[in-house]
Amino acid sequence: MSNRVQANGSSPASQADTTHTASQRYLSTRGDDIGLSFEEVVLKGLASDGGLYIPEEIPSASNWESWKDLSFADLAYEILSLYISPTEIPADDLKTIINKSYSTFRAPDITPLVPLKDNLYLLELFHGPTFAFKDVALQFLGNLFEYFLVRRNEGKTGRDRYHLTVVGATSGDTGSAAIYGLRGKKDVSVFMLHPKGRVSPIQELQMTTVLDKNVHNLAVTGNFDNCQDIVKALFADPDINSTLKLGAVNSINWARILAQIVYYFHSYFSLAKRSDSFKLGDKVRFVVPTGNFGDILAGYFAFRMGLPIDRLVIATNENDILDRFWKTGRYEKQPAHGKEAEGGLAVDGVKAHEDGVKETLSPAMDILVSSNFERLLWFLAYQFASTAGMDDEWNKKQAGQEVASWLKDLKTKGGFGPVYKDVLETARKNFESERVSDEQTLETIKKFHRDVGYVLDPHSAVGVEAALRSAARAGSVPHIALSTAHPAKFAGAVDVALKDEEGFDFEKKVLPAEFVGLDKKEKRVSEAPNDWKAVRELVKAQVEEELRAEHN
Ligand SMILES: Cc1ncc(COP(=O)(O)O)c(C=O)c1O
Ligand SMILES: N[C@@H](CCOP(=O)(O)O)C(=O)O
Repeated sequence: MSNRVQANGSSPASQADTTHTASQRYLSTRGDDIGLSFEEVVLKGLASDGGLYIPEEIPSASNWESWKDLSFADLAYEILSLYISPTEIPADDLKTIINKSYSTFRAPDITPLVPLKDNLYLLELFHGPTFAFKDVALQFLGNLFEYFLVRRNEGKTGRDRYHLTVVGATSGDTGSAAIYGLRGKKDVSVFMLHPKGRVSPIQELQMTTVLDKNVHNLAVTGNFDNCQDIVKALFADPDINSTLKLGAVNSINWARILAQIVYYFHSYFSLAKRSDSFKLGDKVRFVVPTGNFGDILAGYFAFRMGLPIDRLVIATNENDILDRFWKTGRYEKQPAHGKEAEGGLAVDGVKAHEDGVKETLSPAMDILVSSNFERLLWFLAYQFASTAGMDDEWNKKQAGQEVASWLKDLKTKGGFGPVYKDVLETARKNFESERVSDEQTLETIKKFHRDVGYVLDPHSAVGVEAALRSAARAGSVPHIALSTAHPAKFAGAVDVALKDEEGFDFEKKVLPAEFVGLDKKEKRVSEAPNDWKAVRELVKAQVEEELRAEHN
């Protein structure tokens, strides 16, 4: 059985609510919403104060070693049920949702672990329907939405039915994974905003060739951060919220983070099974190609639940706001000395954009601001507040106020910090960071193709290069680098790296059958300006049209 620790890792608090334990109740990182249920936070996505939802406590999985032989789905049930009360989703229903979600994966092991070289392993997260790590969470979230909607709509007809309007921002992968998780589902419309011309050709085709009536692709004139800002503005707008029920598929939605915790445990157990020298209880380092900080945040939860993680290593590309934070304690959209002259070696030769975003070979991480970093900031602020010797309610309130003030500075001044020394030191205890250039990304793809015949996608290559650097510091601690996408999704970068390599044949070695002929299929996409009010009107009009067609 698991027992509970408070968010700062101290001893258990008395549980006032007997139906939902504290890890099954949620609060906002900016302090206004408290005591929400799992269903409320999944359907709302973003808190009304603009903050992100987190559990009031992180459960301690004191029995984690007993999970070592469980299948991925059974392990997922054990972990997820610590965060979801059976009074909200009965155990059998939760098991059914989980089993359905992972039945669509091509690998029996769901997220296989493969050895790359001594003490360095690759966690392949791309065996779901869209060949990206997002499928692990978005197959689950799609089925979860469906479960809640069927339950809410029982016995209801026409306009009385609860209709969810999902709006999401994507730099390429979340879009197709969300679309595949939600296509054709009843009572849901999906609007995915991507930066026009800034996603890879395959990613664009994966999204725009889905013609289900409830799927709408919007190509926005701008960058990924503009898309993310539009989504957040829609969530904050009373007008659209009074007419439509908005839902989130980005990692601002807590269910995304929750589902991703599972593969940290699963890969740890896989490592223990395949290595004679590694035993349960030994420490491991995870290295995570990072943009919005969702994937690595799931690792932080795994660590706080008790998984023996030595460090979580953040691997950024040249869009390096996180790497700069870990080095300086300042979180700023632009480095203090102004925009750097040096740009990426992007395939088409484009370097730094006017807006400060660099167009790199790992475009899914071309991002100025990482939305989930706010969740980590809350835990750091909470731990800091807890040293003042006040009660837990005060600590939580302080953390919310601190986060709200940092985020206000980010919005109005473009950054905040340096944060308190203790806050930065705590962050450094659990995380390290590395910045990997395009040139190093290409070298890493080449090296692993030559040395072990493995073709890395550019995001995974950023992680592997960071893992090599971390391994040089960490002695004998094994490293698991997360492979976040299949290389065929980023054919341009793979081609730049490997076109001159002897025996390399993209079509034979890399291209999956599922991608062949995608470019011949019919496509549906609308263009949208970088203007949240214009997007709002577009969304309202298209939902109305869908509802009219469905109910008349
Ligand atoms: C292929 C790939 N790698 C890495 C990332 C970064 O993950 P996160 O945004 O969770 O940090 C993304 C996008 O989210 C991605 O699509
Ligand atoms: N890299 C992402 C950007 C959105 O991130 P999310 O994890 O918050 O959905 C993408 O591929 O769309």
